[in-house]
Amino acid sequence: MENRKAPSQIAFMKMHGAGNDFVIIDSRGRDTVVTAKLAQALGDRHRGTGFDQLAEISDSQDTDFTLDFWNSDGSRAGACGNATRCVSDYMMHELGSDALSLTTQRGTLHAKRLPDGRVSVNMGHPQRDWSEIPLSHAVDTLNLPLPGTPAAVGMGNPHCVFFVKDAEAVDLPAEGPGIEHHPLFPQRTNVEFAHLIAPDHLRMRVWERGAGITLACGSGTCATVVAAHLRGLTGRAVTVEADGGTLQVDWRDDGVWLTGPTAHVFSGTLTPAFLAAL
Ligand SMILES: N[C@@H](CCC[C@H](N)C(=O)O)C(=O)O
Repeated sequence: MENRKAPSQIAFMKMHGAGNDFVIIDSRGRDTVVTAKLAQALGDRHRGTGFDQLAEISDSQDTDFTLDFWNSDGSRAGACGNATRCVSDYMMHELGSDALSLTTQRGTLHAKRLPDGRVSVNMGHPQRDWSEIPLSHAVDTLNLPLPGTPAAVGMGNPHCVFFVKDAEAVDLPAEGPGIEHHPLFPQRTNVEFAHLIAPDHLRMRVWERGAGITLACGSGTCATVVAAHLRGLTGRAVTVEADGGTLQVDWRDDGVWLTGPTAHVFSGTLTPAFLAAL
């Protein structure tokens, strides 16, 4: 796949959900085109389009479409809540429907549009066992043996959640990389810092695996609410203030629902010159 020759032009869309920004390539009806090299080149905010994640839509036999994710460093991600919401919004418009299902590395996910225009996705059940997150060895996942005693939660991707006095005071570039690459996380981890505003309201900031500081992170927001509820800090339905906007999480019996805004910013075409230089 990495050696496959890319087509000479590729159309894309730029979308964001609460400032978490994405480039989306629709490969339905043809071979997939995204490689780690393309993701890295396109993810460059000076020489490419820039994005937090690149998402590729492809055909699915069982659901409305398949969705795969890459971070801006070229690594793959098993889940991306905000990109799932953005692409679902686009696809629901195309299908003329207010609900759909999609296939991701995690399995089948369900999304729907609310009457106020926001889009919700069921991100599935949280992974709480150390081997599923994954961690390098068996530990209490709700109280990790690390300074600050964070919690680890999997949402199809790994998250390490710190509850702090003031999330806004956290120096993300100083704190994030060391946790992202800590040996306890064999596949690296996303890192969230949150403080309690009220039992149904959190402030959260994030350092994403493979992308660094982002303005929001859907799966990270879900992981943070799961950890907050299990720690007895919040209920199961929580509003979360990210740097780029407000997201809602509702941990129900059928999974963790993530709700928030989506925006289509522009569409474009990658030039033959850009693609030839890969
Ligand atoms: N922004 C995302 C999460 C993206 C993937 C993450 N960086 C990873 O590598 O797991 C979201 O909205 O969930």
